[in-house]
Amino acid sequence: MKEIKLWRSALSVPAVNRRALEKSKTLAADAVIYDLEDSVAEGRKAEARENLEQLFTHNRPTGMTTAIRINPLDTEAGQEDMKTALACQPDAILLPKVETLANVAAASAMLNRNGAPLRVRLWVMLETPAGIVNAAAIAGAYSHETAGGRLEALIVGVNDLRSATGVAPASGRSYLVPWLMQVVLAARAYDIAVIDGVYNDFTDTAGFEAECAEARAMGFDGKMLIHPSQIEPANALFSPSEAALAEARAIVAAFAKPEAEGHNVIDLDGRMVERLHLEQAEALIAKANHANEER
Ligand SMILES: CC(C)(COP(=O)(O)OP(=O)(O)OC[C@H]1O[C@@H](n2cnc3c(N)ncnc32)[C@H](O)[C@@H]1OP(=O)(O)O)[C@@H](O)C(=O)NCCC(=O)NCCSC(=O)C[C@H](O)C(=O)O
Ligand SMILES: [Mg+2]
Repeated sequence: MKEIKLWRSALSVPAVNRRALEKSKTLAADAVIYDLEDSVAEGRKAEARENLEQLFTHNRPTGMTTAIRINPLDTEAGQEDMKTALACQPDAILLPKVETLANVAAASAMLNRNGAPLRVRLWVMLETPAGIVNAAAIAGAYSHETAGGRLEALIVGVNDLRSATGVAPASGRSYLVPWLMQVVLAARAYDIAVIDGVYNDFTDTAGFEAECAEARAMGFDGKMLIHPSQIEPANALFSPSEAALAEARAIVAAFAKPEAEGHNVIDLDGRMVERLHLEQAEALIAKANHANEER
């Protein structure tokens, strides 16, 4: 059976900010992404790498999934970051601005060449027009062990995507939705996780919650976050709701009745319910149980 993993909240922490690094270990995010890329100024990359090596060597975060976002591997900074990531051995390495299969191949080859245990996964950020166009090819090529893949999650980079395409923030997300859905579809086609991009205004709780609800309805597993205050609402909004759980339990109970035996389709209070709904209901209940165990 596939391991159940929670992806509701993935907090980005600038690796240059020591106070935030310390704080990150105490937070209830499902995942923490230690960032060496855009949140770290050019002149402070070495300091940020050193901070991460100290953190992972002496005070390794536990109880959450850890990832390190490196700079693009075709830059000197990216090459140096990869050495740091290999030394730290997080659960995953996050590749920014992935556009082609070759971008992922380069990282995958470095992991193998450096003898890192296969447990180090790759996550990729899709945040350029080419990255979105190639989402399915990238997910298909690298998601399965048989394809030499360790790709575990896709994350959308909405800020870069807006910048590269000219879609203005004032238009909300309506023009982005077709591209976001392409990423969701690619992830679902190859059974990997998919995380929505950041919400920049971390003081606007209502706006953040609305975007989480929208992302969840679109099929995302969770959201990339920038501030600790976004963790609790993200965890709540990407967890199964009480109403959804009640519905799931009703479906399981209905199929457990003797009269449902041998039937793929039943009538539940005037609605058709199929066995695929039973599978969905069981998965939802398992996810909710897992989230409760993690508390
Ligand atoms: C956005 C911030 C710069 C705001 O910082 P600040 O004004 O210091 O926040 P607060 O004073 O409200 O902080 C309160 C305490 O919380 C800690 N804190 C703040 N942010 C984080 C964090 N991300 N992780 C851990 N801890 C955090 C502060 O240290 C305070 O602690 P204490 O004093 O002990 O109480 C800041 O939040 C920030 O830097 N956020 C992350 C920025 C980031 O990572 N950016 C890169 C990711 S965005 C991205 O990837 C976009 C994507 O690529 C795309 O294209 O879309
Ligand atoms: Mg970006």
